[in-house]
Amino acid sequence: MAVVLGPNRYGKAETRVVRVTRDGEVHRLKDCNVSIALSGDMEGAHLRGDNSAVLPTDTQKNTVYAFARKHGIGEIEEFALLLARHFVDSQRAIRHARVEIEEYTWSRIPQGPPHSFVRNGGEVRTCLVHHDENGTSTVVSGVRDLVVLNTTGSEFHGFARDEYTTLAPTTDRILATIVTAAWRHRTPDSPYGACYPRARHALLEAFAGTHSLSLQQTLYEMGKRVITDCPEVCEVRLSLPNVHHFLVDLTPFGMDNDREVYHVADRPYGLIEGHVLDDAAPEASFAWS
Ligand SMILES: O=c1[nH]c(=O)c2[nH]c(=O)[nH]c2[nH]1
Repeated sequence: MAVVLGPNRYGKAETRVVRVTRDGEVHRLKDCNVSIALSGDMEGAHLRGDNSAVLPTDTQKNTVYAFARKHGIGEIEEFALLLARHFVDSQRAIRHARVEIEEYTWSRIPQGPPHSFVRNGGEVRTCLVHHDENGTSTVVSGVRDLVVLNTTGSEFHGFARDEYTTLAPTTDRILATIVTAAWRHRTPDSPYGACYPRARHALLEAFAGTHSLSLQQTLYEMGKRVITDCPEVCEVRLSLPNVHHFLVDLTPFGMDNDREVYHVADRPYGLIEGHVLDDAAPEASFAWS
């Protein structure tokens, strides 16, 4: 029996790149997940440990960021073609490039400033009802997986420091979160159908309209807006992951990066949680349990 190397490929999977284009006050956003797989003359690498034909996956990731900066990201098909052609044309050993891109599409938050976005699709409406033998019902409604982002209007500085603090203060960062919100109705005869879009709108409007000094401050404003706009609601609980967007250092490639190309980290993330309530709200009893 002879053992031979069969089909193989390698590459950087799931490079999350966010490209912001700033036209004055009006910002545009492209949010992509790019997976690259290259194949070609890779026998040396597999059979002898000879890496001379192996363009590192790290380089592939850098190329995604550098091309995003240099060319922008138009249609994802065009960006994928640009990358695929680049690898095949520039590396003699690469015979075939497979570039897969998922685009997460965003819409502007209605009536929000031109730097506030809500991600399309995916959000889930939720509810939780308790009813006991005494005839008491409590209803909690909510939403989860509501993804929102501000390309500016967010700062974070003046925070406590100790010997382990390395975070740089910022006066202009991307603020992105995946909203999980639940709101408790005062009575079980709430206008649930009308309340949901009103509460959702209140969350979005407060997120977009708050010049944020922290996600904690934004959380409070979001909860407060739901209570103010929905009189049938007496308490809101929010769980907001801080989806960190880090500026990519493009100086090794001779490029600046003035808040244009970001790496999106999925973990670890800050998790900001809090309750906002009408101080005259009826006792919650087991509503949330
Ligand atoms: O809005 C924020 N709140 C924090 O508590 C925090 N902590 C951190 O590292 N970044 C941020 N951002």
